[in-house]
Amino acid sequence: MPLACRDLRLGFALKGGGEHRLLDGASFDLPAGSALALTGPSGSGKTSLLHALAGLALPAGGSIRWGELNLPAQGEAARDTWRRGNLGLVFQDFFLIGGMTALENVLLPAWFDHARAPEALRDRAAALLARAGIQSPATRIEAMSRGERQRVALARALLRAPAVLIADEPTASLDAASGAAAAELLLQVAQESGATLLLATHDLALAARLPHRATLVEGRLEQTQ
Ligand SMILES: Nc1ncnc2c1ncn2[C@@H]1O[C@H](COP(=O)(O)OP(=O)(O)OP(=O)(O)O)[C@@H](O)[C@H]1O
Repeated sequence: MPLACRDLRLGFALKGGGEHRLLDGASFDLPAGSALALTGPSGSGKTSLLHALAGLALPAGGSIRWGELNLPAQGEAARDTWRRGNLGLVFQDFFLIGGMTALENVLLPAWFDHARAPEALRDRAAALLARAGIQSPATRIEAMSRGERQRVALARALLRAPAVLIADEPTASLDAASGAAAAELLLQVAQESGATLLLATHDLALAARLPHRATLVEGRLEQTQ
């Protein structure tokens, strides 16, 4: 799905009055099926921008068009529906559910729509976990390492082959080998399914692997490629 942002502004009202401006009018496009790495110093607003692109937060101004839909112009329910139908999200905190197995966590999004996940989705969940190197899908989440949990979270985001993938520092707080495995899975599956991928990262080697790159710096989004 193609992305077109026009004059996008992001900011927060400060308690004492005034505004903390993170993005002061950025316009950029990403063709369907392409991938953009977002870099920038800590606190520059990468997470805030990804939240706006996911429809989880509203920008201070400007438009975010996913295909025909201008996401910020939609009400909360419409944004939720769009997200459920089109988006896979991977956060730094994995938001996995304790007490459930790896497989159950991957199938969780499907349970919003089906009382019992269809067989095809169960097969895809198992295949994604195997591909992610998770040998025992029946293991409970709390018995898994951070690297394993991140790969479970990735498998969950990829379950329904979403048209859009948004990942916020998917390799942060993982060791080099786990980070590389998680990144590999994400990039491969995004490419196979033709998903449009936006990824925020401090890892410049990972950013360099994506065809498009942009940096958030002092309220500007500088597209470097
Ligand atoms: N709801 C909010 N209200 C006020 N300020 C906020 C809010 N959310 C984020 N901020 C501030 O906006 C700035 C940008 O935060 P954000 O998490 O988007 O940056 P980031 O580039 O993703 O940082 P990091 O690389 O450390 O994850 C920070 O200074 C943060 O404190």
